[in-house]
Parts: sequence; structure tokens; C-alpha cells
Amino acid sequence: MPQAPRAPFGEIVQLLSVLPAGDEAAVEFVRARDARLTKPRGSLGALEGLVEFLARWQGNGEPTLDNPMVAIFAGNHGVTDQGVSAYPRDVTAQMVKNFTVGGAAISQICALHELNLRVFELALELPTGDITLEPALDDRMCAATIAYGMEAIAGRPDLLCIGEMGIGNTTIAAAINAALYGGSGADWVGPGTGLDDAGLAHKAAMVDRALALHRDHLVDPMAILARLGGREIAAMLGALIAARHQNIPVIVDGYVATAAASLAHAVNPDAIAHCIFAHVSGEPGHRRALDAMEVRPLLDLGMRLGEGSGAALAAVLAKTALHLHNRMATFEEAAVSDRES
Ligand SMILES: O=C(O)c1ccc[n+]([C@@H]2O[C@H](COP(=O)([O-])O)[C@@H](O)[C@H]2O)c1
Ligand SMILES: Cc1cc2nc[nH]c2cc1C
Repeated sequence: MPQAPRAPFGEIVQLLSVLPAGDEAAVEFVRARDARLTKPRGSLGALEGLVEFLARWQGNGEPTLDNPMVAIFAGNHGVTDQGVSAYPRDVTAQMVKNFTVGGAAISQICALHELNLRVFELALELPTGDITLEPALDDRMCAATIAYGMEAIAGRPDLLCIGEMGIGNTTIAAAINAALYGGSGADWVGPGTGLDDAGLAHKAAMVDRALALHRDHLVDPMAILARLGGREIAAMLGALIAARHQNIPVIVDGYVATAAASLAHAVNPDAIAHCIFAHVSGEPGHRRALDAMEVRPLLDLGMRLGEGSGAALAAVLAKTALHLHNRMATFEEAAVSDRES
């Protein structure tokens, strides 16, 4: 996609373009220990890859998971005026409260598995513009929201799980995907929180209306984000960029969080190398978006909740993988005979 880093996005595009590489020496260090653990080589499959992933992107042959964080970015969307969700817009703020008092699925996953949960509210009282009628955000607000998302890692997590909450945002993710990858609304919409067939057809028509309205302006990934937007999607993009520059591996949640990664990927495919895609959501467009980036999801559990729930479960697997890597005995320690060649 042609790059046109217009004024407020210049630094952001620069940060997406000049990226630190992964630490292959750290990966070799992990592999050397893995080869000595009391198991046939490779027998922990993707769990071994998770430890290598942590080492590569933390830049540490002895990776840690002492401070893993699930960050939920919450935003509201003007397009909900068009009746594109099964739930009212107020649910965004109500669920934010539920996250913090412990009643949400993500709250309990985090409590059970000792993951830090932080919620970043993005002007919930100020929904973005209705994309069927106007731009979601102006360029300056969009760039400022990306910058705000970069601050999410201020607590220096050693793993960042990215999730979101925002009634209407599966419509926004569908519009972004159509703008990035082509196709019409019907190719990218799904039931979201639970639309019936008639609701789905209407949602596709609303995406098509937005694409037609903004057609001449969807010239690069940052323009696509500003026009079709979502404050939480902008902030997730910022968090993902900052994490790369601060040696923090990222786990991306579902359909909506993946749209933020797709925007980064559209600027520079290498910009998502430090990301694992936790799962393939039940939202049908998610698999297509992952395929478009040629990335494979870790899990396929039929989940379509959002709020970081899939990413948190992937983090649980990463914690397990690292625990095994650190605590299993070597062949020597356990007096188990190693392979003959
Ligand atoms: O990320 C996903 O895979 C996903 C799939 C379906 C729904 N959601 C969540 O549901 C909300 C958006 O759904 P909707 O129907 O209001 O567009 C938002 O809060 C998302 O976190 C999330
Ligand atoms: C209740 C509810 C919880 C959610 N969590 C993430 N998105 C959500 C959407 C709804 C409607």
C-alpha cells in the first residue's frame, strides 16, 4: 500500500518502519536448554515455540513472565446509531465497570492465572463519528490516540496482551478489513454480539455505505484508521508499536484487536513479528484477516467475546510453557538416558 505519512502520522509511520530485530542469540540459548530437558526433542510442540518467542522479543535467553499484563482498550462508536449491534452503546461503559469489579470473564481469567488487568477508557462519552456519515476521527485526534496507546506499557510488562471493548466495533473492524484487503461489507461482517440474518445484511450495507463515502480518502493505513476508526483500535496500534520498541512481546486477541495489527502490517509486514495471534475468533472474517497477513492463530476455541479473553488464555499457555522450560529436570539431573545420536 502506498505510504503517505501525512503530518500527524509522520513519527508513527517512522516507528513502524525502523524496527528492532528479534534476538536470535537469546533463542539459541533457549534451544540449548530445551535440548537438555527430559523429553523427546520437540515433544512440547508449540509450547517450545512460545518460550522461543518470549526470548526473541524480550531479548533475553532467560525470559520472564513476572509482570504479564492484559490491556483492554475501550471506545464507543457513532455507527451504533445505525443499529449494527445486538446491544446498546451504554454496555461499553457498563462492561468497563464490570471488568474493574471482577464480574467479567476477563476479570476472572486474570484473577485465576495472576495476570495484571488494566483498562484504558478512551473518551467513552464521546463516540467517534458515524462512519456512514462522516470520518470517525480527525487525523490529529487519531494520532493523539495512537500516542496515548503507547503509554499503556508504562508499567513495563514483560508480556502485553491486547484486547478491547466497544459496542459496534466489529462493524469498524469489518470496514477496516475491507479497506485494507478489498471485498465488500458482506465479505467481512459477522454476527458480532449476536445479530440475526437481517441484522447481518443491514450491517454489511452500513459497511458498504461507509466504504463508498470514504472511498477517495482510504489512501494509506493511517487514513483508513482515521476515517473508519475506533479510538480503541488506534490505541491498540500504539500499544503494539511501543511494545516492539521496548522489547515487550505481544499477544493479540480476536477480530477487533487483529484489525489494529492489520494496520501495522499494512505499513510494514515486519511490524507484527513480535505478535502472537492468540486464537481464531468465531467472527467469520477473523480467519480471513489472519490469512491475509499469513499468520497462524495459536488456539481455535470458537470464542468471540473480545475483552482480551483469548489473549489471556494464550498467556496462560505461555506461562505454562515457561514454567516447564525453567523447572523441568535435565537428562543429567534426572539420570535419564539421552538419545543415542
Ligand atoms: O474480537 C472478537 O473476536 C469479537 C467478536 C465478536 C464480538 N466482540 C466483542 O463484542 C463487541 C462488539 O460487537 P458488536 O456486535 O457490538 O459489533 C466488542 O465489545 C467486542 O469486544 C469481539
Ligand atoms: C455483555 C457484553 C460483554 C462483552 N465483552 C466484550 N464485548 C462484550 C459485549 C457485550 C454485549
